[in-house]
Amino acid sequence: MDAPTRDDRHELPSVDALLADSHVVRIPLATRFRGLEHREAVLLRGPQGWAEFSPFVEYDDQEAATWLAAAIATGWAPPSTPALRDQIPVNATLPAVPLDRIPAVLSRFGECRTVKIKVAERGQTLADDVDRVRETRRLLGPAGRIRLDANGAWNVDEAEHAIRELERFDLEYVEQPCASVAELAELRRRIRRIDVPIAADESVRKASDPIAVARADAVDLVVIKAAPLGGIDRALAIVAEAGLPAVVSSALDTSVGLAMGAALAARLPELPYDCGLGTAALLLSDVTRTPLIPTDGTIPVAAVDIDEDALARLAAPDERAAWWRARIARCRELLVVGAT
Ligand SMILES: O=C(O)CCC(=O)c1ccccc1C(=O)O
Ligand SMILES: [Mg+2]
Repeated sequence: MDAPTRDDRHELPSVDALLADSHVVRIPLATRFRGLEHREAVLLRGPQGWAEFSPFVEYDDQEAATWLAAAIATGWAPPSTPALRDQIPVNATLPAVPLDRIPAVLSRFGECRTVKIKVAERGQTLADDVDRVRETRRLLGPAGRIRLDANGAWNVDEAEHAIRELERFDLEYVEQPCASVAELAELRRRIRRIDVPIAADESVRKASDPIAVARADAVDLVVIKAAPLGGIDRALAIVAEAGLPAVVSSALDTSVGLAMGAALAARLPELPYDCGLGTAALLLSDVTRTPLIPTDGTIPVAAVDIDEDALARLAAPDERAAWWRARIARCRELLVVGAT
């Protein structure tokens, strides 16, 4: 008999197993988001159910491989801890749209008490952000909660200036105002006297060390996403280690990816904020007849029933499907290397 060598390859489904029941879809968006008009995703059916693989197309294989680990964890292994809740309160997500489109975009989310507004969009000015936040506050009323997301686009001076301008609209928090941990820490020191919490998103999900931002005491809370963090168990471990309040958010997933986010949110010991998992409302179509569009400000924690007709109707063009399958094969190889 061979020496008992450990080969992590055996713990991962083969490429053939991953692709055996896989469907590449291309879903039109209701409104441009991150410069995108369509969202591409791969739905994979494993022994434990459906999983989603949808790293953004510009991500390199190393980054995308973590998303594949999350899909494998969902479709090929049972959840390792029980859910603590069966409904997740969610926010509406408002892209940097012109003022006259705000009511139509928000109406897609139903009755959400919390709105996350994208700010610092390339090609726009702080005046555009002020107008968008003011108009949202007017529509939402004083009891609504407004949080902002700058996706790291401001430097420290710009962030400080913008937050001082925008805080009069009563901000729940500002997500990733600056790109680096050092900038976030400096900003937080400068705005200590105004009561606007700072959240980390990219500094968690794109960092080689997702805890560094918490360790540096650079933020008040963390945004966590199941797919870029490698799945539910890894995301739960990161939150526990960070020791900060967490908001679970989507990556503009189909309802299958959102269900993974809801399953993560259901397992957090505390859920003090509404989660960014309402984004099915930004898709013009979905892979299920019961999309996780918020009703009364929540989404349910449950597996999603796939609509085979929708998979066929939304099927990506052949050359895109081939590109995604090749990407899965490359990422699968990186997981083997990365696991040793
Ligand atoms: O958090 C939300 O409200 C929705 C999700 C979201 O904003 C998002 C979706 C796709 C890619 C990046 C982001 C982001 O939070 O920066
Ligand atoms: Mg963000």
